[in-house]
Amino acid sequence: MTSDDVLAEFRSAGALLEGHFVLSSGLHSAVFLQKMAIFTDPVRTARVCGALAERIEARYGRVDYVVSPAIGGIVPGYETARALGARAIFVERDPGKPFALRRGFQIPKGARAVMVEDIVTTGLSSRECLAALTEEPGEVVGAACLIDRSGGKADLGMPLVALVTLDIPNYPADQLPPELAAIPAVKPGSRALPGA
Ligand SMILES: O=P(O)(O)OC[C@H]1O[C@H](OP(=O)(O)OP(=O)(O)O)[C@H](O)[C@@H]1O
Ligand SMILES: O=C(O)c1cc(=O)[nH]c(=O)[nH]1
Ligand SMILES: [Mg+2]
Repeated sequence: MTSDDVLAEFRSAGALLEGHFVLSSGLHSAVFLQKMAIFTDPVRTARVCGALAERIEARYGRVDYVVSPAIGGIVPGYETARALGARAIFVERDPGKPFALRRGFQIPKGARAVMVEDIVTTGLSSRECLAALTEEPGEVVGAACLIDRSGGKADLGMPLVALVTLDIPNYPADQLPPELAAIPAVKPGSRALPGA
């Protein structure tokens, strides 16, 4: 699957949104990839995650566990794990910590794990996910995502395999271009806004 094929999936699913969005990082953008428009279609999800699994296998070799950050990462993590023949677990928000493994999830000794994100913008959520895994007995060998919208600039502190790399502008709240400032902002994701 080429980048154009993957973007065609996002377009035909209605997952490429234009407007004024507040992202997980608090940055603002005129573009939002509403991945849930993909993930509500299991056949489409299997296509894109199957393509991601091929890239993961080519780069990291054997994978026993896929670990994803909730909520957006759960469905693609599960579907990518299916294509890899791996287990799927996830980290989720936990009082006092950005993310934690709960529900008895663990990466056992000797297991090779890959972190699978849906979208990478600043890499903050991915880094928080990886930070929650440092005490696990098994090894996190790399990271992967469907779309890296940082243009390859996000630094996760480990290799990142992206099915598509885009460079989409983001703006701090006090540096909005006038056309963006003119539109009311919406915040689609699950991370709480500061002070909320
Ligand atoms: O690289 P970053 O700057 O962290 O941005 C990307 C993150 O933002 C979204 O999650 P969000 O926190 O909005 O919640 P969701 O997973 O529930 O969609 C997305 O699923 C990534 O996890
Ligand atoms: O940075 C984000 O929060 C983000 C961007 C995007 O395009 N899609 C998404 O689900 N989250
Ligand atoms: Mg997320």
